[in-house]
Amino acid sequence: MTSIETPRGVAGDAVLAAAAEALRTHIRDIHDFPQPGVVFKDITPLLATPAAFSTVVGALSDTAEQLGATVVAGIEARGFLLAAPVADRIGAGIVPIRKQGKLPGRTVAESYALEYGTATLEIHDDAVGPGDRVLIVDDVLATGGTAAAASNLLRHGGAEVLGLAVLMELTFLAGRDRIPSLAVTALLEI
Ligand SMILES: O=P(O)(O)OC[C@H]1O[C@H](OP(=O)(O)OP(=O)(O)O)[C@H](O)[C@@H]1O
Ligand SMILES: Nc1ncnc2[nH]cnc12
Repeated sequence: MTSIETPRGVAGDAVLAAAAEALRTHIRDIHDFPQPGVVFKDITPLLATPAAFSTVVGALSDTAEQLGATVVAGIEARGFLLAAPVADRIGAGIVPIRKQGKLPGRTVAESYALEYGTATLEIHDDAVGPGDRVLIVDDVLATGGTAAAASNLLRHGGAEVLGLAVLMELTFLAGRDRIPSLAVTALLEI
């Protein structure tokens, strides 16, 4: 399998530059959270700043629109905050990919490891189907475990997974290597 190289994403250069600047200014580092040695990238200042949030949602939406997404999949919890406004802007549906035990209907599940632990994601077994063109949206790409599990769940349902769009990619964790079949758009590489 070959890696798909889309390091700067598919939105326009000016939009991407503005989004990267908004992220540099409004993401803060919290050291040793949730465990010693982890530098946690906290997006709450971005969420609390309307112009900056609008800029990054615009960049993600341009990416989703240019890829022709009909569905935006958001990963609990922080991915929900981004997937919903993106889907609304481009007129797409939203599919929530949730942590274990939260969805009420019949689900398909996949467990995975992340930078600071393990988790299980679930999707309703009828959430997507053939003909759905899905962009996965999240805040951070770290080890890639979350994105790999999400794309496996969506593909299991028969959807076409167009790629992953994130605010930040922690490049030192080499998450892209874990998801070679996914085109990745990262608004900021750290
Ligand atoms: O690339 P990975 O190593 O898999 O890590 C990335 C994931 O980790 C964080 O979620 P977390 O599970 O902490 O959940 P939260 O959004 O509920 O805080 C982040 O929002 C991504 O979903
Ligand atoms: N360092 C980090 N900061 C925020 N979210 C993350 N998810 C995985 N690693 C993370």
